[in-house]
Amino acid sequence: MRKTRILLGFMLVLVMICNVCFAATERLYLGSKTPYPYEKTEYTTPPAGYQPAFIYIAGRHGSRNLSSYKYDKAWFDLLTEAEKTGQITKMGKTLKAEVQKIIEFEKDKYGDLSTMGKRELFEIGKRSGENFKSLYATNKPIIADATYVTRSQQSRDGFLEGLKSTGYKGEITISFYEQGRDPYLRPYDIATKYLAYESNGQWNKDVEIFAKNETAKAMSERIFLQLVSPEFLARLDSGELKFTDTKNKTVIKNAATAISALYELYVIGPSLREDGLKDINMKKYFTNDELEMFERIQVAKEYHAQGPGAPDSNNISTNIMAPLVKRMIVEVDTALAKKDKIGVFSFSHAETQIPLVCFLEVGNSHIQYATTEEAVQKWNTADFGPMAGNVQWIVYTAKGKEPLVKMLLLEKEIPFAKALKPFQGTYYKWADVKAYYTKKVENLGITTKSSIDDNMRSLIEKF
Ligand SMILES: O=P(O)(O)O[C@H]1[C@H](OP(=O)(O)O)[C@@H](OP(=O)(O)O)[C@H](O)[C@@H](O)[C@H]1OP(=O)(O)O
Repeated sequence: MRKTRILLGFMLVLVMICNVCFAATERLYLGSKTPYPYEKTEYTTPPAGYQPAFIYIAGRHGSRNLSSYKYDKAWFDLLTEAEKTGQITKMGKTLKAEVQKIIEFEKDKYGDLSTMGKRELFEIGKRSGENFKSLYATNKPIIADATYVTRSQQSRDGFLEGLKSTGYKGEITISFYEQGRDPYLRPYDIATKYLAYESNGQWNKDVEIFAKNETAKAMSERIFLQLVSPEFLARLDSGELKFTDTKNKTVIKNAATAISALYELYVIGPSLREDGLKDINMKKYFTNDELEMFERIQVAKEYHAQGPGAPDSNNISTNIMAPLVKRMIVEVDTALAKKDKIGVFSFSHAETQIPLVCFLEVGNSHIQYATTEEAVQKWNTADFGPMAGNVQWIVYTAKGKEPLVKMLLLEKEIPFAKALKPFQGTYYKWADVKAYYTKKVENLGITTKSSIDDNMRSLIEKF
């Protein structure tokens, strides 16, 4: 009897440990809304005699609130209509109350950093200060900029607060680019050919077909019929009903778009778990297979619109990063020559971070796949452009020797493009890195001597 009790006790402890482990590594299928997945990492030692001399960080803003009154509005209007006509279920009423709570919480917060997002950026700045102490101890000047969108400026400022908390006292030049005049951090607002591709490219039809696969359709209806009656579903699918955002753009027009919008309300939840909404979790409306499917539908759009896209897309989504990469090259070269500043830190959006990672050929980010189905199996926005995602170039110098550079993705050391051979470990000759990416940008007509106005004009006329 005693032996049985000990065995049962041991098995209970084992189950509890497994649950904790599973919970810690449970996949949440959050795609581009994945909160910053920082994992502590040990950096390799630079070659003898080398010290950090300059840092360029290009990053996305931190975890945020819903970007606008869009998905919550559409679902609240849908459930209000269903309730009015007696076509809402008990679970639909639960969801309606949850959506109402989200709307009340999000008032005046749409688009801004969440508490988690502010913490993410503060910690990235603090770790930069701690990891490169000898560089920041020089207290030489730095530049920090952002886009015209508040969350990117909030991220810039959070990063700087974290850096200053480690003792950095140098001169900081803060700025942001005006809307429509930002070829570096928001080239996708300016690039004419890209804008046409993004709105009307063939990929839109490919993704729509992918999103309407039989499995996704069945999943959408299963989830939807938890919340409203079959009569309501029939009304929606007949085209009688449409639910829009505040700009009257249709958000929900059938079961598939309804569940994609519900997925968007699910994925923003983890970014808000340090705010008042932590008790709302839309995961209960989905199975894991369904979450994986709707993550893949979101990733399919991002793969084509921000990532490498199809082989016949001619890299139109990532080529628009040429002006930013040109700026990165020029800023490093200038800092090496003038020794006038030790850092440039730029904060923007997923639409910048993802194509930048692809343009730099980080890992397999730039690989193009023949079909959308294959792409979403092998490429995921969460790997390259989570909330607060960042690419860092750390430049090292040594007396009488040529400068070296290493690259970090999400603060982890990663190789440069496969065509480049390292000098040692993850350290590359700056001359090799500069030559490789200069060739890429100049082949696109963006010379390292071009000005920001030249780049604006190039994006309008050629990209
Ligand atoms: O579908 P939402 O509103 O979330 O899309 C956002 C973009 O978020 P993302 O889908 O890229 O995660 C947002 O990018 P972010 O990096 O700033 O979060 C973008 O700025 C915002 O305009 C929305 O993009 P949309 O294409 O205009 O819907």
